[in-house]
Amino acid sequence: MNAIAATADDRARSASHLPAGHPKVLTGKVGVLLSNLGTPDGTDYWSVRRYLREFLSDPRIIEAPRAIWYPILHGIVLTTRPQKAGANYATIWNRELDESPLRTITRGQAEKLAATFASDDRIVVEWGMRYGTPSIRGAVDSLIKQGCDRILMFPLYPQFSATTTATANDQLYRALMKIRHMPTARSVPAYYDEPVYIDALARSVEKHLATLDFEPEVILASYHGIPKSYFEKGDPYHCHCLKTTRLLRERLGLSEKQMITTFQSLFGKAEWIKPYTDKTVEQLAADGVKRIAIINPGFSADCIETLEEIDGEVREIFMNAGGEKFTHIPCLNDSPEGMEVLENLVRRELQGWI
Ligand SMILES: C=CC1=C(C)c2cc3[nH]c(cc4nc(cc5[nH]c(cc1n2)c(C)c5CCC(=O)O)C(CCC(=O)O)=C4C)c(C)c3C=C
Ligand SMILES: [Fe+2]
Ligand SMILES: [Fe+2]
Repeated sequence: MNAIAATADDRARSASHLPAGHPKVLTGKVGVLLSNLGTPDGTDYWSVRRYLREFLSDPRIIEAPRAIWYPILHGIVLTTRPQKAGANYATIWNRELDESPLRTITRGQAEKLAATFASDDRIVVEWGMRYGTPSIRGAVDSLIKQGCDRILMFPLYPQFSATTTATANDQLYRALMKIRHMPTARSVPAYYDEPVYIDALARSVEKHLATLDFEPEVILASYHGIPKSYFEKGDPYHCHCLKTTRLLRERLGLSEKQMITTFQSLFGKAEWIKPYTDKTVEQLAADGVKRIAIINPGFSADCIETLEEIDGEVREIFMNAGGEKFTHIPCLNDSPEGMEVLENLVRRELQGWI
């Protein structure tokens, strides 16, 4: 082979001792793909609209028949919501990197996980969002280009829901549908009751409470809601959330009154799983509770729903209703506790491959 004229493909073939003319083969690496929900590229109308359009067109998110939903989505939701949501995103935007916190934190998680596995050149870590950019498809393409013939998909949702975990896995397989030499895929299961996760949450609560000049009377474990009809049709999310709270409460030695489960981030007019976080904090204040803390165990990264909705809107509701002290406990993010959870689950799921 003429070394000067050698192409990248030639080099890949010769590296794996393949004869000339043989197509390039994958080189036996394993890809780990961290995936979260996704977020707009900017706070302007068109960036938010593009993101919401992709998100709210997913039938895993809105199950209503398309003939009914699309006129509402295009006629009402996408003409009004982007302005309001964009203004909310602007209050939490990472101005240094000009991106939303969810993207900054997910990148941080991927970089720290890659650093953990840096000494093993068989493992490649990528990250991709279910909606918007960087995409799952882009991450899959990159893993394949780097020689991965196995992919471990990690949907970053502790509690399973068809609206999050399942659609992330759908998107992985959609990306793989186009690949002739399709890598083998595995997916990290929901980890709502894993001791490493419960312990990380508990330590994050203890660490945060130690920084305060008050002791909360009640800690709310507030999870993103889902429509009640999805729960009734068999989505296990509600049960997973209740179990996470129970295990966390037991680990912290709290009573059922001291730690309660609530659901936030309602969308649309249908009934969602209850109790609602905003109504609960209002009621707590009306009942004379003065000091509360909120933790969001269902979010692996802080985002608009935790930073703007909980630490902004819900805080205001509680204080306006007579509350005196409010604190939001940060998500595990890329903290040492959070990374311990991700590393532990990835190592377990890589067994047999590495
Ligand atoms: C029917 C609508 C929605 C369902 C069902 C839903 C489920 C769901 N979502 C998360 C996690 C996140 N959601 C986020 C934002 C967000 N969620 C919805 C709607 C539904 N979510 C909307 C319209 C939005 C966008 C913001 C807004 O317009 O209000 C995010 C944050 C993204 C960010 O950019 O920061 C996360 C994370 C879970 C876990 C879940 C069900 C279990
Ligand atoms: Fe959501
Ligand atoms: Fe349940």
